Amino acid sequence: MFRVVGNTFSRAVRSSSTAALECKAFLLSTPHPGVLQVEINRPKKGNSMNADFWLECEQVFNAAADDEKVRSIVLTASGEKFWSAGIDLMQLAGELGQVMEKDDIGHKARALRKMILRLQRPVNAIADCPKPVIGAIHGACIGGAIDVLSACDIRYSSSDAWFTIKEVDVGLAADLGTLQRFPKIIGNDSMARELALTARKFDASEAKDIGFVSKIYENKEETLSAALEVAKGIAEKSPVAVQGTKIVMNYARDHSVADGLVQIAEWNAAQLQSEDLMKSAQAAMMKQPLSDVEFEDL
Ligand SMILES: CC/C=C\C=C\CC(=O)SCCNC(=O)CCNC(=O)[C@H](O)C(C)(C)COP(=O)(O)OP(=O)(O)OC[C@H]1O[C@@H](n2cnc3c(N)ncnc32)[C@H](O)[C@@H]1OP(=O)(O)O
Repeated sequence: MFRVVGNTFSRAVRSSSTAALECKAFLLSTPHPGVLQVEINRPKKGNSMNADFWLECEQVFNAAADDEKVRSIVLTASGEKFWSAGIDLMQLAGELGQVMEKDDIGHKARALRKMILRLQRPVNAIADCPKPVIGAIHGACIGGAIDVLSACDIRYSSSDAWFTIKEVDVGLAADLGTLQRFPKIIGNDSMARELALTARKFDASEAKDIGFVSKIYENKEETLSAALEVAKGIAEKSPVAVQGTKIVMNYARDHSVADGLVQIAEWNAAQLQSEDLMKSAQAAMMKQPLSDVEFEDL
């Protein structure tokens, strides 16, 4: 299903069901009904992000968006040492080398622009997926890992995790979302600039202090287990309410309060007509857990 053309980060094809996906860079599983576990699976290469990673990441999250059986997602990584060491530097060098072989500067610039926008798409697919994505973090999170984690809705971390916005050290300004999303997540411009301009390492405890992660657990296993438990709880709630909440919060982040209030009024003018509202309200009145309520897939 996935075809890498040459050694380049090639174009993704859209799929509508996660069950049909066969990945090289990820392991996919369903640990609880409605919960999709997506595990980055290149531990021998530091879970670095190669062509398969980018291609399949976009496909997996687009498929999850369309797959009505998926209600929440946990993004984790194989091995103990790395969550991800960022972009695969060998593959990046190969692709940049191909671009630089072009004679004309205008053509080089257009090819680079195309490549950057293509690599942004998988990260945007995580942020734009209406199903909530929980990053379960351990070990090293370098460069592209921060781009990807900044696109998640919730981040939980193991105490051994460490982070670096590494791009300035490899000679570039980060271009896959960190500089746009990370400052908004932590809400501290001075700290965001310090971390991006110096590439200094920060640990799990500092990541929690600045608000990049919301909880710290003792080890990888406990972090994943907590992330899966939260994902399970979310999967038991009304998909209309959950997905609407993510869509509305994404919109609010990018617009004024006034615009956001208009958008939620328009959104809920339609969505409040869902039978999910009556079912959820009735369960609350009857003191029934939402796990006992059957909501239509979305
Ligand atoms: C258009 C978009 C352009 C760019 C976007 C960039 C975003 C970024 O991600 S910038 C950051 C890139 N990443 C790095 O700079 C990290 C590079 N890696 C390291 O510095 C080290 O590996 C380490 C993370 C400090 C860990 O060192 P150590 O514990 O000694 O392990 P290693 O033996 O070095 O690594 C194990 C294994 O993984 C391979 N590997 C690690 N990182 C990468 C990588 N980024 N790309 C490709 N391969 C990587 C490493 O080569 C080892 O493989 P072997 O086969 O065993 O040699």
